[in-house]
Amino acid sequence: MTPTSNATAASSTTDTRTYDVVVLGAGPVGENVADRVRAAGLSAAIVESELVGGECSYWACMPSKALLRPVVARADARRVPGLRHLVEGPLDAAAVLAHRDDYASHWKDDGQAGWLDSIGVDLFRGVGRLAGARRVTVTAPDGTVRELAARHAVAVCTGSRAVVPDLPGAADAKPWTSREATSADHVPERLIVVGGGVVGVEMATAWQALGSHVTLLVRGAVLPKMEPFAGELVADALREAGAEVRTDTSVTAVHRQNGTVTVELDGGDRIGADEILFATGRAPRTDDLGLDTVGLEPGAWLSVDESCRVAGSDWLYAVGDVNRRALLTHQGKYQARIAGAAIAARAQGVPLLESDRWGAHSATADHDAVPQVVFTDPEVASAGLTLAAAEAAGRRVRAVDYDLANVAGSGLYADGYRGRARMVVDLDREVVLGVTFAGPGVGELLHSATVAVAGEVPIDRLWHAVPAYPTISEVWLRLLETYRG
Ligand SMILES: Cc1cc2nc3c(=O)[nH]c(=O)nc-3n(C[C@H](O)[C@H](O)[C@H](O)COP(=O)(O)OP(=O)(O)OC[C@H]3O[C@@H](n4cnc5c(N)ncnc54)[C@H](O)[C@@H]3O)c2cc1C
Ligand SMILES: NC(=O)c1ccc[n+]([C@@H]2O[C@H](COP(=O)([O-])OP(=O)(O)OC[C@H]3O[C@@H](n4cnc5c(N)ncnc54)[C@H](O)[C@@H]3O)[C@@H](O)[C@H]2O)c1
Repeated sequence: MTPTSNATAASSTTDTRTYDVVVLGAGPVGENVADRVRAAGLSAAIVESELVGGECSYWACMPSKALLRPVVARADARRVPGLRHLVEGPLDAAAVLAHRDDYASHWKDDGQAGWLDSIGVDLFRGVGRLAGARRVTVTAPDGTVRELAARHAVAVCTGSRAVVPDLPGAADAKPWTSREATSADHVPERLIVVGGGVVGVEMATAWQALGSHVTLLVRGAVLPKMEPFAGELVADALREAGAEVRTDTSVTAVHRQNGTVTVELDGGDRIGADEILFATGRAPRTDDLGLDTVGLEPGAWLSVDESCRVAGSDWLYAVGDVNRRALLTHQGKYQARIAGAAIAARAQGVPLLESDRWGAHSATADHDAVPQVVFTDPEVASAGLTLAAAEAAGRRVRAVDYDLANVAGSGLYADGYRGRARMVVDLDREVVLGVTFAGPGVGELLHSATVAVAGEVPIDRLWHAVPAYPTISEVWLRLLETYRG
């Protein structure tokens, strides 16, 4: 795109280099903010303290899905007549780990750094910190410090890190977090996983299939933010795969001695293992970011408006995990597209932003239409609100459930198919507020639900969206028939 009159090349005055936009953190979200503002003709610098590509590329989405894909493919093959006998043996763990290493680019970022270069974004390696309004310092690995200035915006895209709970002995037990769980080079004989959120169930699924004996310890229910049947189906499948799943169980202490880690549970039991993974949530990477220099609290999540601009500021944006709106790569990249457009519009002096619901400068989907796939066996795929979330928001709703085993396409997909679907309908507007599918192969079905929810497609019109026979997506017809009675 041709640079606009606002576009200014980086100036190399004394020590400070000035750009239109400075981005802190080159994870998937920072990369996309930089891409969007460059495409709008603004100059951009990006600061990265570890690897360009962020958590997602090296210790989260990519390596975890590379570990899980063979697990799910084997499970699917085992449910198909004529094929089952060919996949009865164990997974080749070494081959799966090698495949994972390829997908994590062997923890090297040349490819992604090259891409930044190709779109004209200057990369500064080092720790970025705010140093007052529109100013950033970068401390390079060799200790040298340089200053960057931003004419229009600084976007904080520094992401999140795993939290290890403050339990007696936990820190000294050398626990795994999501980083080790996605990058380990060996299969522990016994693995304890603490936490029944998405990281907990995905990593329990992967390591159990790779040969560990997994014990999953969950203080409440499995996948508590999703429809209850999703966690029940995933927990049942983990148990069938040989894992031990204990719900309503809390860890009270952890010890490591002679290579064995032991947890004490609230009921008095003790369990031993070779490794322990804490999959117990995330904290924002804002503790050492100079937030105090701009009147914000170090270590806090950054609250933003619908354009991802930090409350009370006209130049500071926080995009992706760090604003806590939806800790998902695709949602952070969506925010980056919205924030990038808003930064560019404001830089160009556009008098009025499209900040209405679903407007070009409003990340509305963060509230109403977030899609997520949990890549377990069975998969869980959800978009929009659960029944509980819709009721908590005061909506007048009806949940419609359907047994996925009764859909012709499901039976063809897998012998003995087990799964369930729920559609949450807004009774006042007759639109779909949320959909959850749990079952083999449902991940690729999800975008149909996302389109229905984000598009607020009336139920009467969905009736005319005919699903192909015989696919699993015929569940849409069954849900609509059940709703209409
Ligand atoms: C195990 C696991 C699996 C996941 N799987 C999925 C999935 O399948 N699908 C999905 O959508 N989401 C998934 N997620 C969530 C996803 O990883 C995050 O939502 C996503 O990485 C957030 O992107 P981000 O750019 O905001 O932050 P990050 O990816 O964390 O990137 C932030 C970057 O900022 C850098 N940085 C931090 N502080 C500074 C500083 N002071 N100066 C310079 N640089 C700094 C970091 O080094 C990092 O590179 C998963 C998460 C985990 C833990
Ligand atoms: N496929 C995907 O989309 C995918 C995969 C992995 C992670 N993610 C995202 O990454 C983020 C982080 O995932 P996560 O699973 O770490 O966090 P989470 O918040 O989803 O789950 C953490 C779980 O740990 C529990 N917990 C917290 N403290 C505990 C303690 N002391 N003892 C026992 N349990 C405790 C919580 O109750 C919660 O259920 C999530 O927002 C998730 O959406 C997405």
